Amino acid sequence: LLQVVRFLAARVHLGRATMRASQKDFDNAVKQVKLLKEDPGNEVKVKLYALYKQATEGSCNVPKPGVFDFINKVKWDAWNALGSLPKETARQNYVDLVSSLIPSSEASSRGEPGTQEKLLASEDVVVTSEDGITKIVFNRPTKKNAITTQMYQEITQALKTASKDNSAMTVFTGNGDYYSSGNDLTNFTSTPSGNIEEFAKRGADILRDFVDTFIDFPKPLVAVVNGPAVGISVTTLGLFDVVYASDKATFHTPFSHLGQTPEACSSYTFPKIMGPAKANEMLIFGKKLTAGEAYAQGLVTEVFPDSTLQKEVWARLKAYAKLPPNAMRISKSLIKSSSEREKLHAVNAEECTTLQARWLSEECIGAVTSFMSRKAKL
Ligand SMILES: CCCC/C=C/CC(=O)SCCNC(=O)CCNC(=O)[C@H](O)C(C)(C)COP(=O)(O)OP(=O)(O)OC[C@H]1O[C@@H](n2cnc3c(N)ncnc32)[C@H](O)[C@@H]1OP(=O)(O)O
Repeated sequence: LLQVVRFLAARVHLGRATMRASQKDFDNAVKQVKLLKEDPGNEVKVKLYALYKQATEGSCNVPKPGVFDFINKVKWDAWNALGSLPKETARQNYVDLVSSLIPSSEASSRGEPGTQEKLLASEDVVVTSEDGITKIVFNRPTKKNAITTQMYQEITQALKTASKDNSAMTVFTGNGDYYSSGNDLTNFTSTPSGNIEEFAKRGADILRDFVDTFIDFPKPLVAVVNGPAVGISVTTLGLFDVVYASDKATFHTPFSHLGQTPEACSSYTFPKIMGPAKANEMLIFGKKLTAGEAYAQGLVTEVFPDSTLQKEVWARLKAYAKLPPNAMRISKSLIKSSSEREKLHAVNAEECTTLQARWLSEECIGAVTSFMSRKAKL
């Protein structure tokens, strides 16, 4: 009981930071509880009961049950322990608690340590869940993990699913020697109708949705940059919470070389992270950074020797994934506030509109044609 009271008291505090759930969210959560496939256990049921009562009726207003009425007494104690917690906060806490119990349709539960569950059956983007970590892997090693149109959509979907599953965090990494060589340049030539305007419009829509999903991702987002990263696989790093890198990783944004312009909010995040002077050299002149330079400029959290990267990073991440998930999410929402996210969405929209026009430019078409005809490589 003491544990229950402590838990609820903690939620009083946390709840003040996040009063966001609408009545509709709450009603949905109430319905979801009835559909739970697994019994969440008595402790959780008591927490749900107390939060439900507080959310719907306010502070405990009924007499204490008799000493031998054990079950009702435990329930009453839990409700009473919520004190004067505002109804909206109780509603939010109820929604949070239910969402931590319910995996979304595609998602799995956290799983027992050591068991890995594959969540998305795609060859090029592999999504698994293990030890509280949803892992999204760029898996086109023979093409240096270049990102196809389909992969953007799969990653968007995987992130949306991961935002609701029971994992504590999501980690991106690459299979093979590259993290990712960025946008697959054959995307430009594989438009079914061959209509470049149509490609540009569709590409801008897909890109905008892809980047929006990173902006809104509510849990810790970590990149394990196992090798060179190019283009969009670099710019998205500005939207991650933590970036670990191999000492073999490099960071290259050759937008001008390709007749293109920055995306994934990097025109805003990079100057903020590393200062305009360094960001300009990367984003305008395409200066490639070593892992050490990226660390010095604040884009990378920590660099590891390539030979120990996997062992060290995954041990650390598994320990982090055991931290209280709601606390991590709430910390993240304070760091990336709603006004900051609003700004990021606006930047994303503007960058996508700019790119849509750029993709039709002679400069861009020429650069892609050179790559396709094997005349140019970075
Ligand atoms: C719709 C949303 C759009 C969002 C826009 C984002 C902007 C960007 O991401 S800009 C960055 C675009 N990326 C590039 O320009 C990289 C192009 N690739 C290269 O310059 C080189 O391949 C490399 C330096 C990455 C690697 O060179 P290396 O000699 O080691 O290997 P390769 O033999 O060139 O590569 C193996 C294989 O992979 C293919 N490949 C690699 N990267 C890409 C790519 N980005 N797009 C398409 N294909 C790529 C390469 O052609 C090789 O294929 P083959 O074995 O079939 O020849």
